[in-house]
Amino acid sequence: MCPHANGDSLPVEQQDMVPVNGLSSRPSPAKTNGINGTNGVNGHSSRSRSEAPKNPYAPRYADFLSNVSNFNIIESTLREGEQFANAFFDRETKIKIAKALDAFGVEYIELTSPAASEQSRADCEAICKLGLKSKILTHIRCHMDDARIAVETGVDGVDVVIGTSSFLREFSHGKDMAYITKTAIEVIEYVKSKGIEVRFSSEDSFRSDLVDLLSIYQTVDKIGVNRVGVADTVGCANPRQVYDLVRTLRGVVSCDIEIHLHNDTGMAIANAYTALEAGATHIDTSVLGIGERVGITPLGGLVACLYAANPEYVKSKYNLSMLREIENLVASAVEVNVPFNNPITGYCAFTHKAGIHAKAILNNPSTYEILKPEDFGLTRYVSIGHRLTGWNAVKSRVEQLQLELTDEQIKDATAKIKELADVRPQSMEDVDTVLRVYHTGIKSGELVVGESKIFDKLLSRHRESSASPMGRTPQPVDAVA
Ligand SMILES: CC(=O)SCCNC(=O)CCNC(=O)[C@H](O)C(C)(C)COP(=O)(O)OP(=O)(O)OC[C@H]1O[C@@H](n2cnc3c(N)ncnc32)[C@H](O)[C@@H]1OP(=O)(O)O
Ligand SMILES: O=C(O)CCC(=O)C(=O)O
Ligand SMILES: [Zn+2]
Repeated sequence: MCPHANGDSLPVEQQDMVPVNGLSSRPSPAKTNGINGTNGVNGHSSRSRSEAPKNPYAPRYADFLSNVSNFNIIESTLREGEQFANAFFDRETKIKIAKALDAFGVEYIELTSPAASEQSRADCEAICKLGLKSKILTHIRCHMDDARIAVETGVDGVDVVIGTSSFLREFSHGKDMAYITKTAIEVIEYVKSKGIEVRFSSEDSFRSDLVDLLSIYQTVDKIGVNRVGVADTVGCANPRQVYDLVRTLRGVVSCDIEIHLHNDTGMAIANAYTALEAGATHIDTSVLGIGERVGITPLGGLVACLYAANPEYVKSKYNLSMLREIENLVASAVEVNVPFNNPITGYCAFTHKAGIHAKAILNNPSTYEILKPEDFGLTRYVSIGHRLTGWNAVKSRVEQLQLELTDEQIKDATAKIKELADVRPQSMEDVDTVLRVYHTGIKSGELVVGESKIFDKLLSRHRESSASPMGRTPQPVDAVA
């Protein structure tokens, strides 16, 4: 497995961070110093939070079509995600993922077609028997052979798909719109006759003819399909195109509208949000976005985006503190790292570094955070031991260490930390040493503000006296700063 796939280990250069909200679900460098969870600064935050202005990202009342606060997730890690180049899920792994997604609270879990292989069929049956709260769907071609196999598995619904773009009509299945429509009607009526949900989707919708699309959607809507699906199969759509198509479709069908968005141009989350604004009701996701090529709308990123719009709604629907566990589970199963900049769970997602940010964050986390880490069972960090630090961040550490220093003295100590950090990043332990030595020097009267040379002397005396009898690892002379 990749070294950071479980998100627990931190690169050395991050080892100068201090948690500032007292939560400690992520092992932090500060923990190894025995001070993790000390909290001299979060008193500001809870008070200021309640005084924060109204959420400017909340959906506008005028958006009567918007489902930003009324949507369902169709979680397709076990279908689209299995199409990720690295994916191989054995039954045990599929069950673990399905159970985790169910506990998280996704409304639907979509599984690979049972027509794909005997194991896929048997796994589908096994997952249907788990008795999960999430509805179980499987995903098939628009073909009676696939439909017959699918309805026997015990699924709650079948997602039917067929390409409607000229590319796919010519180079994939070779069928014209008349044939597609006729087969779609046959398959939908058959699945419906089994008393389970059925969805019809046009693959490659954004490169399909609009009249063809609306016409087939209207036809399937009339015969009682539960949902129609719009798919940006190649990830070519931009938010305006998504809005326009979904908005138009909303005026044409009365059934639910699902959207499936590939991320080839990095638009998948924005497009999903826009689709909801235009009236889509169901969004396809996969954990970490895994799927064909670079995959689809990631579950975590979508949750981050929708939480920003309506935190209370998203919190009430999903068990958000499970997100990290689910991502780690899937990352490990497909042998990838959780990206460092992943929304919510990336290892620096809640780490604040620059002095200007640190000061404001310590006063009120809303200044530079749109997501509250504690709502995801995570911890906020302020990174201190670097050249971009400021005295306010250092002061928070001084308070945590319960050292008595004036602001002037803290500014003086900060100058020293910056000087040292100009040579190399300082770990939390390094910062603490500087602060403790500075404090001792001031209290003993050996040190006064601005006496940089004396401070250097105190620091090296401290280092010599705290070295073990065996001595520290010898440094080559030319490496000593
Ligand atoms: C955009 C998407 O992600 S759609 C979902 C993709 N999912 C999958 O492909 C599931 C995994 N797939 C498989 O296991 C296999 O491809 C199977 C079992 C579905 C089909 O396997 P095979 O019969 O060997 O066909 P193969 O994969 O080579 O080609 C696909 C066949 O389905 C046809 N087809 C493709 N899309 C569709 C569709 N949406 N509806 C109906 N038929 C389709 C093609 O014309 C081709 O038919 P052919 O056998 O007459 O040439
Ligand atoms: O069934 C769908 O809506 C989408 C199928 C798919 O994976 C795609 O078109 O990329
Ligand atoms: Zn897809």
